[in-house]
Amino acid sequence: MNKFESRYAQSPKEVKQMDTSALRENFLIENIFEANQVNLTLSFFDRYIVGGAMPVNGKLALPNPDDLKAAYFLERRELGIINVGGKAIVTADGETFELDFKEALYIGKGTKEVTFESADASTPTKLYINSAPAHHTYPTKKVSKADAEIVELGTPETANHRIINKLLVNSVLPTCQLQMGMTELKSGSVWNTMPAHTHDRRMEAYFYFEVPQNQSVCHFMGQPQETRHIWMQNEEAVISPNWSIHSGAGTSNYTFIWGMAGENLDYGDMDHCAITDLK
Ligand SMILES: O=C[C@H](O)[C@@H](O)CC(=O)C(=O)O
Ligand SMILES: [Zn+2]
Repeated sequence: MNKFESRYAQSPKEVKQMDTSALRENFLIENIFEANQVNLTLSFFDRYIVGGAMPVNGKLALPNPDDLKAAYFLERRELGIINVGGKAIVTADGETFELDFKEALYIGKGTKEVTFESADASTPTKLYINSAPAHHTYPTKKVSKADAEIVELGTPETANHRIINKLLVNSVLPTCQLQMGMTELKSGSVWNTMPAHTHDRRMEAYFYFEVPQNQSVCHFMGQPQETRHIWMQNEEAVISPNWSIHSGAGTSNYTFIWGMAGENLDYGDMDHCAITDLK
């Protein structure tokens, strides 16, 4: 049974009043991957969709949730996928793409039928999915690390040494508003997105994976002078409002996927927060 959940957008004023469970109910997305299901969460921040498909036995189809009130899922949307499990076979209107671990696929608006399948049921795929509204059709395209724009940031001394793989971004392929990439922390580094930033013109979602067993990531959100934290387990996602920082510190290194949408495609359009100004 596929799952679909719709969530309202929240203001800084109401988030300031939230306790732990309210923060988690509104922003944390658990249970992304369940065997033979497509689980999706629609955020009213930029109508962004976050979810996962985990086909084990046989094929799964990208559903058309009633809430979209669309003839089919991608009628007015674009889709990004990053494989965080075993090898996958994804079809888009009959065209077949094989996705290995950490490979990405962009699927353009107007694609009527999308299916997901594991190449080998004993090592099932886990396909992390993001989607944003779209008003133009750009070509469906597979993107692997070799095609990515790669940036190295941070240092071991500040425990934020990491590689940013910009996968589905406009320097690599055209998209309407979706941007996705994957950041890998080096061994010994635990901080992502520190110094932290906000970008008023784009919301963002973070999905943490490769978090070792018995380790966790503490995710930070909120306005820079009013931060909150959410403890996150492996393979969970979190919604970041456009007014919020989004940063994390793990009890080990880990990898995460960021995805965003909004008014522009300018990755560098960030307001940075001085570390010493955070509250
Ligand atoms: O707006 C950009 C996103 O927050 C991420 O790409 C940041 C990130 O991966 C990092 O600094 O580790
Ligand atoms: Zn960001």
